[in-house]
Amino acid sequence: MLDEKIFDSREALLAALQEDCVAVLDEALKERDQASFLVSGGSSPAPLYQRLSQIALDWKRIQVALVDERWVEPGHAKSNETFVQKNLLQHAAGQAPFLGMKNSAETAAEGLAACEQAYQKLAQPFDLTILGMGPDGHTASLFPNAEGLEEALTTDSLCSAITAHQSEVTGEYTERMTLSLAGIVNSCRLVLLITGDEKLQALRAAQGEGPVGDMPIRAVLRQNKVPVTLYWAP
Ligand SMILES: O=C1O[C@H](COP(=O)(O)O)[C@@H](O)[C@H](O)[C@H]1O
Repeated sequence: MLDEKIFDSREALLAALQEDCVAVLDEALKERDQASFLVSGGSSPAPLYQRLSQIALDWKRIQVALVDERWVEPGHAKSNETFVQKNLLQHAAGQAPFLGMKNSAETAAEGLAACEQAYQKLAQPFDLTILGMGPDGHTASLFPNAEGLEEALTTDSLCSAITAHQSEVTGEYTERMTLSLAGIVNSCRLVLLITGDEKLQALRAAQGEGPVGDMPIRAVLRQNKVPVTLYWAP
């Protein structure tokens, strides 16, 4: 179930996606006291978050929470929490209550129970979830053939601990916390935000046949519980 919104430019994509996010969150606030907005890290969503941060929504009633996190302290250069604080939780959106994933536990596996308990308290189903995708077909922190992937794809819990294989190129952090597949599809709306030809080609490959373990985005594309909207620009 993939509805595709293809744009000529990133500017056009951002304008449309900003408008759609505002409409979804506004509508959610009309229906209940608290809305929930689940956000990914990475680099792609920074301009979207910067734009949204300036919009006069009733942010005090919008719970912002992470889709995934590296098991690093807030303030670390690779922390998604810090990325969201710097790009989204500023200006008008600075009033939004925020829930991160990193806690004081030594490892993501040890921190899982506390993270799950905190996420269960968010307004559910989540009103809007922004997903990204890497060229390897990972989404959230569901990395190809990662330790913990099978559990993350099959558990009923919202969160899962993952050990991604360390990238020799980037020296990426291996310990991560992520929404599980059940957590991702526990959303009213799923947005998949990707840019560039390399990622579009990866998405087309993911839409073909093949194991979910090789390209975990397939688990999101193949489920039929929640519609997914692709926003893509070169
Ligand atoms: O590692 C991550 O990567 C994905 C994709 O990031 P991008 O910079 O290529 O858009 C992101 O969605 C995820 O939250 C992040 O932890």
